[in-house]
Amino acid sequence: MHVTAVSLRDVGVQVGSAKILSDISLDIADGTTMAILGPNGSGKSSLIRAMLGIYPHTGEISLLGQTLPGRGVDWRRIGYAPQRPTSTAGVPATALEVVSSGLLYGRSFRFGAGYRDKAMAALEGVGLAHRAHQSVQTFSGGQQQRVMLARALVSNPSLLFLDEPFSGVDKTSREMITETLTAKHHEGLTIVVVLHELQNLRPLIDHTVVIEHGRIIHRGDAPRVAPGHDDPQHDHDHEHADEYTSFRTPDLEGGL
Ligand SMILES: Nc1ncnc2c1ncn2[C@@H]1O[C@H](COP(=O)(O)OP(=O)(O)OP(=O)(O)O)[C@@H](O)[C@H]1O
Repeated sequence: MHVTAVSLRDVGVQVGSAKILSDISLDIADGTTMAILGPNGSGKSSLIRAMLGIYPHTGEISLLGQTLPGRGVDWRRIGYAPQRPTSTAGVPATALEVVSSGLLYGRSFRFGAGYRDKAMAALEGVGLAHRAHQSVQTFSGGQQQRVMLARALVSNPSLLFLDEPFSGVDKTSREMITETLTAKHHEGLTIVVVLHELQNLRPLIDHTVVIEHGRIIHRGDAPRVAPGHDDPQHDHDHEHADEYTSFRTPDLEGGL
């Protein structure tokens, strides 16, 4: 059965006097991967956050057939790894504790049966089971991103939101993240991912939207990448301040 995992109709988000998203309508079919692209500050993270119901919005948002806000959404079926997980470096928690926290939901602070095995399996999936009992404060940026991906996947969700999963991530972690997402994609996971370059995820991407000034300016299939950026030897390990300079709207020519 063809199901729409995410549906937005005429969505707008205003924070204070700032209109940060306008007229957003899109559908994401179950089991597909959608990439959200756009220049720095265009509204990519805001769009993900709006889809998660973090901002009050106008228009209609539904996740897995349930309208937001509402009690109907089963948040255990939805995973989210936010941008720049290195902020977790200040949290004195082990990788196992961080990943286990992905099994807490609602107002309950109780772990269900088998939580430890689930968290270990999620860490195994990103190649970090051997560091389960170490503090995430000692992890590299890429390893922290992998921990946050494991946290997002630990409840075995059917819908996953990722915000810049390759930002500041080393080659080994990039490959591990790609491998994990590829396996999950083949298992039927719906993925919504903010990217500034398609990078390793290009083969998984079914659809793209490009955001500028809080609006969708292009939509279509995976666009061409910038010259050289599809070379496997290309170093994508940009510093955050510079990484968006590689995104240019002309990269999208011909592909959308
Ligand atoms: N809570 C907020 N209050 C006011 N303005 C906000 C808020 N959140 C986002 N914005 C503004 O909305 C715009 C879009 O921000 P957003 O973080 O979504 O962009 P982005 O495309 O994800 O950027 P980046 O690529 O730098 O992560 C920016 O101008 C930002 O300053």
